[in-house]
Amino acid sequence: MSEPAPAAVIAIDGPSGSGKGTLCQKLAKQLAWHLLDSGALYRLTGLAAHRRGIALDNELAVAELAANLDVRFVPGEEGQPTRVLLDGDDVSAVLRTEETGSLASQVAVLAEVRAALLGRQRDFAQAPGLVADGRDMGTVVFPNAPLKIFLTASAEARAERRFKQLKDKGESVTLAALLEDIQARDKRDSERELAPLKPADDAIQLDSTALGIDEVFEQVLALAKKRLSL
Ligand SMILES: Nc1ncnc2c1ncn2[C@@H]1O[C@H](COP(=O)(O)OP(=O)(O)OP(=O)(O)O)[C@@H](O)[C@H]1O
Ligand SMILES: Nc1ccn([C@H]2C[C@H](O)[C@@H](COP(=O)(O)O)O2)c(=O)n1
Repeated sequence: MSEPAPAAVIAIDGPSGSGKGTLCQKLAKQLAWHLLDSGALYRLTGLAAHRRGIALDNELAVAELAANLDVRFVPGEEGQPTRVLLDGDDVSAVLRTEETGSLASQVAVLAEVRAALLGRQRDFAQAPGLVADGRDMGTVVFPNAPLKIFLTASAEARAERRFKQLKDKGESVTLAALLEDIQARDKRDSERELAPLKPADDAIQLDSTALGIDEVFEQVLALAKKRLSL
């Protein structure tokens, strides 16, 4: 019997706040494809290590955690987002904080952790297709993806987006602190030795600084239709 054709993958990479998550959700919904939020796996790993008091540079212990994460994604009630349970605890809100993003970015430098999460990410590539959101989707996890987008925006625009997002949630934050966090995370993510944040050679780069969410979505959807003959 012949092997089933591999599922098509649209790989979307870029720095924090560039709009990857928003774009990927819209694309996956529009195409009725699967969605991989790879950052959530790194966030869960960082959070699990922090909660268990495991040092973030204890590579073997953190990798062991990553390989055995007890995670459940529970579909939300009508109109509500999916809930994420870690060791049975609802971590949906804490998972999205800047603090957890920073924990994720610290464990993401560890080779054994990246190796532990690789297969889990690739398993998401199922028919009819996958929209994959991350930092190394096009370079490492899905190097054969037929469409790769590297989405960027200036650090200032990304900090302002995050500021608005957190203010809307009632969190007290300052724009200056967010800009500092974003710049620190950009530096760690792009300067690390393994799977650094960088565009794949065959990625299309899209700067969303002056584009609205809908404009970004329409441009990428048009590229997907053309490139994947959808
Ligand atoms: N083009 C855009 N114009 C204005 N706001 C945007 C745009 N794209 C995304 N946003 C808003 O910016 C915020 C961050 O977007 P999003 O979470 O999609 O970024 P991200 O790249 O996935 O970040 P992270 O990697 O940290 O998860 C959200 O509030 C989103 O609504
Ligand atoms: N493919 C990925 C996805 C995420 N990371 C790391 C680096 C990020 O700073 C952190 C959180 O990601 P986010 O949820 O903000 O997209 O996780 C990575 O190294 N590789």
